[in-house]
Amino acid sequence: MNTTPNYRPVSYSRTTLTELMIPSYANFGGKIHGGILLSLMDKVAYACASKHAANYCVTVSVEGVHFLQPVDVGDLVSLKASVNYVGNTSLMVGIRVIAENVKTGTVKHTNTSYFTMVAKGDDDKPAQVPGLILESREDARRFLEAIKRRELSQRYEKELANSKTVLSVDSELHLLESQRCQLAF
Ligand SMILES: CC(=O)SCCNC(=O)CCNC(=O)[C@H](O)C(C)(C)COP(=O)(O)OP(=O)(O)OC[C@H]1O[C@@H](n2cnc3c(N)ncnc32)[C@H](O)[C@@H]1OP(=O)(O)O
Repeated sequence: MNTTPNYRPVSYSRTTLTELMIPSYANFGGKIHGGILLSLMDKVAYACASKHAANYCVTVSVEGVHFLQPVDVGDLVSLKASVNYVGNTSLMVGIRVIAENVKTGTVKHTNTSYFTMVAKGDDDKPAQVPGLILESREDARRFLEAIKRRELSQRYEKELANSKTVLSVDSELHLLESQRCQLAF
C-alpha cells in the first residue's frame, strides 16, 4: 500500500550537509576543487529530493553554478537545500552554499545553485512527486521564481537550438575578427 501523502511541506525535506574541507580536496592552487563542491551539492540535492519524493531521484540539470569566492582548506562548508518547486515527476532543489572559517567565524556565501531532479519509481520510470505545501511567503517567492527560471531556461534552450540550425559559418566568419583566435584553415 502506498502511504506517501499527496502534499508535503517544504520543511519536511529541508536538508543541511556540513563537511570539513580536508587537504585532499584542494587543487594545485591550495583552494578547494570546484568538482568537490559540485559533488557535495549533488549529494544534498539528492537527499532533499528523494526525501520529498519518497523515491530515488536522478539529476537532470543544474543551473546557476558560479563559484563566487574560493573555499579554503580547513573551512566548514554547509550546503542548505530545500525543494523550491515541484512539477509532475520533477522537482527543483535550491542549494545555498556557505563556507565558514572556524578560527575567525567569518562566513562566505560561495554559491547558490538549482538542481532539477526527476523521481523514479520501482519500474525505473519517472514517478509523480507529492505537491508542495508552501509554509511562508519566502517559500512562495522561491516557487514563483522557479516557474520563471524554468520558462527562461526552456526559451534559452529553444533559441540555442534555433541559432545552431541557422548558423552559417561562412557568412559569420567576420565576427571572429574581434576575437582572440586565429583561423588556421
Ligand atoms: C543522482 C545522479 O546524479 S543520477 C546521474 C545523473 N542523472 C541521470 O542519469 C539522469 C539521466 N536522465 C534520465 O534518465 C532521463 O532524462 C529522465 C528520466 C530524467 C527524464 O526522462 P524523460 O524521458 O525526459 O522523461 P519525461 O519526458 O517523462 O520527463 C520527466 C520530467 O523531467 C523533466 N525534464 C526532462 N528533461 C529535462 C531537462 N533537460 N531539464 C529540466 N527538466 C527536464 C520534464 O519536464 C518532466 O518533468 P514533469 O514530470 O515535472 O513535467
